Amino acid sequence: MPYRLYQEEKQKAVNILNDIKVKLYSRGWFPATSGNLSYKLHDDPLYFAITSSGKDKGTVTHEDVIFVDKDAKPIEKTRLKPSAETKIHSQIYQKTDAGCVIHIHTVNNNFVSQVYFEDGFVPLKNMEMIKALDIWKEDAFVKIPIIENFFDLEKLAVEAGKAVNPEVPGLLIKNHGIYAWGRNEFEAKRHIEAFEFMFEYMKDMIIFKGSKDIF
Ligand SMILES: CSC[C@@H](O)[C@@H](O)C(=O)COP(=O)(O)O
Ligand SMILES: [Zn+2]
Repeated sequence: MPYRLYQEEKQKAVNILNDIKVKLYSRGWFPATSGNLSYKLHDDPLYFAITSSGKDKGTVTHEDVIFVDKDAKPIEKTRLKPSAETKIHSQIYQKTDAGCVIHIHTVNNNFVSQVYFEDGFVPLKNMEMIKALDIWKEDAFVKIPIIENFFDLEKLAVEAGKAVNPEVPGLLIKNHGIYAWGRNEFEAKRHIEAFEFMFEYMKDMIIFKGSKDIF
């Protein structure tokens, strides 16, 4: 029997997504309608709220959020389209304990995804900010996987699902952007802010030293 979404929980998800969207837009993290974000409502079967496709993330309207199932199908009648990358969100929910997923395109995440693509991951070490990823280990060494940016979004979602590491709350797509997640909206926002801080620092140091081998 299909799970029924109550108006109250739907509104909560809409409020959460709009709140993060506006905060991150003000940092310049959703340029030119890029990026998308989602919030999980139910696990089995999987239902989540996700931003609709192609919308300006700097404005809040009643058309911003759609409710979908694990196959990216809207679970209610709507003339709107869910994000073109909805299946990537679905893969992340299925492979991790994520409750909220955020995807952004920035110059910094594009830069590191290109510079480290051949290595297959961006190496994070010797940075205090790693603790903001909930990784509290002496000499922590975190590898954020990087995948190719396949034009075919079905393939991109499958490859994203294969590359996701439940121990590391982020996945980079080369010359495209990052997906970051957390068990709730607070964690997801903290994780993406931590990644972007470290990417900016790494980019500046790589340019300053003229080599990526400093990390
Ligand atoms: C406008 S460029 C970005 C898109 O191609 C895509 O990568 C993206 O992040 C937004 O897609 P959307 O379908 O609006 O969720
Ligand atoms: Zn994107």
